[in-house]
Parts: sequence; structure tokens; C-alpha cells
Amino acid sequence: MDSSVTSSTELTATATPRIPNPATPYQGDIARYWDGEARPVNLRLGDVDGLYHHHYGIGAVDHAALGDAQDSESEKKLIAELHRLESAQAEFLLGHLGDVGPTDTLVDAGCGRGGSMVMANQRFGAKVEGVTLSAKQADFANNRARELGIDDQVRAQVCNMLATPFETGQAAASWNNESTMYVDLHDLFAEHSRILEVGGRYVTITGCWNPRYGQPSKWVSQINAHFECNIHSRREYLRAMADNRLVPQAVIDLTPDTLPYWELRATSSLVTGIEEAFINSYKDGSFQYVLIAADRV
Ligand SMILES: C[S@@+](CC[C@H](N)C(=O)[O-])C[C@H]1O[C@@H](n2cnc3c(N)ncnc32)[C@H](O)[C@@H]1O
Ligand SMILES: CC(C)=CCC/C(C)=C/COP(=O)(O)OP(=O)(O)O
Ligand SMILES: [Mg+2]
Repeated sequence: MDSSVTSSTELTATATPRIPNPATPYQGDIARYWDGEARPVNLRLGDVDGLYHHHYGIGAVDHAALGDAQDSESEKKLIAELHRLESAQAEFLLGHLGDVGPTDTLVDAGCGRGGSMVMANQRFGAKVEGVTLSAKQADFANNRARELGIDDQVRAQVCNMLATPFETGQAAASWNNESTMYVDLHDLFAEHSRILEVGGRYVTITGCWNPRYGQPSKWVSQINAHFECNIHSRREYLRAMADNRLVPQAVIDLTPDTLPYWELRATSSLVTGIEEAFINSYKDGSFQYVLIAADRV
């Protein structure tokens, strides 16, 4: 037997399974990506109040909160303001989940470090189940829940959102916050439709390419390459929902509301290099930031 083959097999068999059975090689890549992610723009914003987000912000910039003076406090104020806008985005999503009560179960598909899950629990008192491909993110979210004393109500699991362990009809509401661009939308909405009770609510906030532009622009392609994702068109969302018993109740174009966040972020020391692609694609109309809320019928 070729010894190089033997040693490579042994290594695989004995290594700690950081990515338990990814459904596809792509999902293995995405799990590794998020296991290794530690960008200051995410950690330093999360440190402001312990809510760690991996999504972007909406709403007007509070220039009074930023202050005029360029001093040692300026960067701190800028970080707090960017974080406030990201939390405002999550509140806006949660505000479209409908009538949720403490006896309900909610599902966060692609939960990241769990900031939206904590906010949902604080807002509704409901049980919140999250799934992510990344073991590091799930550990992080579960540690935060433990620190907050809500680990009996908020839990993250390492799991593929296209094949979750949840029971049919178990969820009163479910959402994707900037996590739909990693999966096939028909497969995704089939799974949400399965786990949602009839009359339940599904909400996503996402970036999508605009069919009116024609095809994905070079900026959209740049965002895909930057995050190893695959941004869908607005048309694909509506079609895949219709095919899976999800009837849109609201489609809100948040593009004008997210631009101030990006323009502020572009002035910060925490820039990552992707700011120009978001700003240019939002401005040339090729890319849109949208909320879609749908009823499971
Ligand atoms: C941009 S982050 C968003 C995190 C979170 N929703 C938030 O708003 O902070 C994308 C997330 O999607 C997750 N994800 C991507 N593909 C997934 C899949 N097939 N199953 C579960 N999670 C997935 C990643 O692990 C990551 O947590
Ligand atoms: C709207 C689109 C297309 C989103 C792509 C998904 C994504 C990576 C979101 C933000 O994550 P992050 O908070 O980790 O990114 P960043 O480090 O840029 O803040
Ligand atoms: Mg971020």
C-alpha cells in the first residue's frame, strides 16, 4: 500500500471533527471560513454590549452621537454607532416575526455568533434554536447564552440549515439574517416550510441582485468572491417562496436605509476593503438590500 495514502487517511480519522459531516465540500469550506473569522469590525462592535452580529446596519446616522471633535474617543463613538445600526437591523427583522409569545419556538437559520437569537429571546421570551455550520460560532453563541443565564432558552447547534433536527411544524417563526446566499433557495424554503407551523411567519433580510439591472454586476461578483457566497436575484426569492407555501406579506427595499451605514463604515479604521463594492452596487441599482416577510400557508 502507498504509505502517503495510509498516513493521510489516518490523519483524517484521528483529527477532531471540527466540521461534522458537511453535506457538501462547499459547506466544509464555509464552515472553515466562519471557524477562522475574527475580523475586528465584528468583534469590536460586539464588545460594545455583548451582542455579536454578522450582518449590516440600517437607519440614519446619529451625527450628534459621533461628535465633531477628532479625539481619542472618536473611534470608540464610531464603533458604537455602527453597532447601534446593526442592532437596529436585527430589531427591524424581529419586528416582522408577528405575534410571538414565551411558549413559542423560533429558529434562526445561519445564526452566526448568536446576536439576533439573544435579541429575540429578550424581546419575546421565546425559546430560540439556531443553526450554523461553524462549531466555533456555535460555541461562541452558547457561551454567551450561558453568561447571560439564558442557555435553557437560547441554543446554537452545528447543523446544515437545509436538513435541521427540528420537528415538522415546530416553529412559530423562523428567519435568515444575511445567510441565504450560501444555499439553494428551493432547498432552503422547503425546510423552513416544513418546520414552520401553518400560519407561521418566515422573515429574511438579505442582499440580492436586481433583475432590472440584467445580470449580477461586477460589484456583486466581487462580494460573492469576498465571502465565498452566491448572491441570488430578487426574482429567485419570490419564485422559491411561491413554490414552498410561503406567501410574501411584505417586501421592503432597505437599500436607502443601509447606505448611511456603509458610508460611515468606509470612514472607519475597521474597513475590510469590501465597502466600495457595497456602496457602488447599491448606488448603480445592481444590488438591493431587502426584507421579505412571508406567511406559511
Ligand atoms: C453572514 S453570517 C450571518 C450570521 C447571523 N445570521 C447574523 O445575522 O449575525 C452567515 C451564517 O450562515 C451560516 N451558514 C451558511 N450556510 C449554512 C448552512 N448550510 N447551514 C447552516 N448555517 C449556514 C454560517 O455558518 C454563518 O453563521
Ligand atoms: C448582504 C450580503 C451579501 C451579505 C453576505 C453575507 C455576510 C458575509 C454578511 C456579513 O458578515 P460579517 O458581519 O462577518 O461581514 P463583515 O466582516 O464585512 O462585517
Ligand atoms: Mg460585520
